[in-house]
Amino acid sequence: MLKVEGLSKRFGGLLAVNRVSLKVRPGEILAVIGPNGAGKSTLLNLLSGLLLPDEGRILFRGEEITHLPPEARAWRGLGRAFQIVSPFPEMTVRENLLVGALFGKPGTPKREAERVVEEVLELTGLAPKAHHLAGELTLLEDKRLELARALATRPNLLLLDEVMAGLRPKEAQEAVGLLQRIRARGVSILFIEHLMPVVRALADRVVVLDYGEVIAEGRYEEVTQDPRVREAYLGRSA
Ligand SMILES: Nc1ncnc2c1ncn2[C@@H]1O[C@H](COP(=O)(O)OP(=O)(O)OP(=O)(O)O)[C@@H](O)[C@H]1O
Repeated sequence: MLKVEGLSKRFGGLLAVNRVSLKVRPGEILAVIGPNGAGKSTLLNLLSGLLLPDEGRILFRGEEITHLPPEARAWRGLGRAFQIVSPFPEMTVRENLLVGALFGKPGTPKREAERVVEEVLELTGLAPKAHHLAGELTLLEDKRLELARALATRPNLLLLDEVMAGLRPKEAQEAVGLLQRIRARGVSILFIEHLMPVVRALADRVVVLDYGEVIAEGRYEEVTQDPRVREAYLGRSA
């Protein structure tokens, strides 16, 4: 689904992402974790096209997308949801999703877009709120809408940047269930997350970044036992 080879990004003298290589297989959920400043958001921005790398390549479904702008990646099936939610507040939930469904893939007929919207409303549990203004939702509903908007673009791979931030444990548990249902529909997921119970519950595989580099990769139980990972999280003096 996704293959990243030797990706690097510099900000002046700082190597924020350092020769990162990774893969996401079809139908897989991959977590990217690491201490603050490890380069996780920068990596996601490189994948979605908000930033361009200094080195390396990104292949998505066999095609090189390294230098494509974000919308061209979205059209090809790379969707993204953000930690900071930004729906159109004056539009209803349904209208917000329709925008995603119509413009996520250009040339989508209106009837097809409407069908997708109804499906996404059901899947995300937003159907009862369909006619509410997006600006009047609770934080939890806002987060669902952000996910729903990304889903309305019909992605093959969904990139998620700390979408659980600010949720209570029970709400995070519900969000985990939703992401599992999304994956059951065949959507691959790459997500950044600080909440370890969420990582354990969701991820098939975990990639650990530290100072921009991949320091470990494997199942949750494996990487959390890895001495380099423990050191990165506990601090170098520990
Ligand atoms: N636009 C930028 N200009 C300069 N430095 C940046 C920029 N964006 C990020 N950095 C730096 O790059 C490094 C990696 O940042 P990044 O936000 O990717 O880390 P992160 O793992 O997502 O951190 P966090 O978990 O705190 O969100 C940090 O040292 C950060 O200060």
